Amino acid sequence: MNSPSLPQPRRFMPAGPLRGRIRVPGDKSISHRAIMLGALAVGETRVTGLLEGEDVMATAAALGALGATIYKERADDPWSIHGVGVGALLQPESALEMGNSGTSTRLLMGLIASHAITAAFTGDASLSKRPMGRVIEPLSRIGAQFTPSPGGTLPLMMTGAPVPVPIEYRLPVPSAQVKSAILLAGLNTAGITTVIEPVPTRDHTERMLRGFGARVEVEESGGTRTIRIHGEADLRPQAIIVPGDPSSAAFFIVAATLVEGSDLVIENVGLNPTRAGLIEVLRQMGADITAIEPREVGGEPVADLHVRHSVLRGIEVDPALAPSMIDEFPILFVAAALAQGRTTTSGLEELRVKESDRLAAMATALAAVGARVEETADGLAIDGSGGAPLRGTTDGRIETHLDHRIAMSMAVAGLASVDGVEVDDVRPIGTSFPAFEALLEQARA
Ligand SMILES: O=C(O)C1=C[C@@H](OP(=O)(O)O)[C@@H](O)[C@H](O)C1
Ligand SMILES: C=C(OP(=O)(O)O)C(=O)O
Repeated sequence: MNSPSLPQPRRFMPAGPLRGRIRVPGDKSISHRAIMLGALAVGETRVTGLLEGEDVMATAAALGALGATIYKERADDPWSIHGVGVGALLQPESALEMGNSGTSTRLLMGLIASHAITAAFTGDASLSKRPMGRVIEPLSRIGAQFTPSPGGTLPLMMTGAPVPVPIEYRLPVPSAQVKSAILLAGLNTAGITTVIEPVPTRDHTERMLRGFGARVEVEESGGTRTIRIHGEADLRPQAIIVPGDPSSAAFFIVAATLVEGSDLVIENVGLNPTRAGLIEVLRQMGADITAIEPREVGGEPVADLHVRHSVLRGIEVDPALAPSMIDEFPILFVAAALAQGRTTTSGLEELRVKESDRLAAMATALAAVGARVEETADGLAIDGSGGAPLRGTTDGRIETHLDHRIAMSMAVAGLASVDGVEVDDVRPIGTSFPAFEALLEQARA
């Protein structure tokens, strides 16, 4: 999080139903990738609907420092990216400041791993605690060299391999960031780089690499995906349209489900199956969500979502769905706190290494507003209120730990509370969803 100001506490009060039509900003994962691939394609890539959140702007600034030209003339224009070509990234003159963004850091480490340049990465207090060993390990096999801080964290220095070696790597954790880092390193590596994914994760990198003209083959067998990229690719500049971010839409889907009388349409939401797990889980719980006019935008499935208030039932969430909703668990926990009966989740160890430990942060936050929560090693079990509003915060504030998704989830909890919920800092929301509060006002008007 880059904002230099002091923490900005905010109380989110219960109010009327969410109604009308809203549009959430562009997908964060796709926006990062559009800038990165645009920066490697010679010529002009134009990106419409790019998310202008701090995380994506950190990626843009870094690629500017690595030689690409990234700008837009007027507020409503698409972004223009003039790329340098695969293999032609320049040595940056100063440290690459990654702010709060794990995706920027890990994917850029992949890009730099196969360029013979040296770069330093720094991040905020949250990012500086997150594990980088998971990318350092495979990228070292390619030939890159790393000097991380103790524990394998930021700040770190790295030097890319002058002659990168193609590897075959089986992912030890289901992580689209690790997969993408290796595939991006493979772009400038002679031969075929292979990633084996025992558990499928979001596939935006594969889709977009193909869109830019790289040769990428994907084989599926018994749930395992093998992805091969042919190196020393020549990328062709593209016109990209970024669909709305399902991870941002999630807060409004749950808010409209929880607040009585709500009837909301969220337009243009990305529904890539590797991202759509929350909608499936909410439907299993009894939510009323209809996809209208399913279509394809920029090589990704998209629809408008019509969401009406409904009473939810607790369920046991299938851990196999976790990768397809990995960022949506904080808001699912809020939904579970208002459902009838018990919701259990498991297999969520990865939530402990996001912007915060999201299991611990949400267990503490929900308990503070009167929900009944048990924390286990790999999930939460929540006994819902059956629709009765949560108490809210009566003294003290919810600690958000520099985590935008904790802040937005607890803001939604405030809408479904008696006294409102006060969060300690709304600044981190700017990393992924700067318009969140304005859209909430719009939907409640
Ligand atoms: O590749 C991506 O764009 C992302 C992958 C996920 O992280 P992991 O790969 O660490 O699971 C997700 O949590 C993050 O918000 C974005
Ligand atoms: C985990 C997230 O992002 P990142 O890893 O890019 O910081 C997120 O947006 O929830």
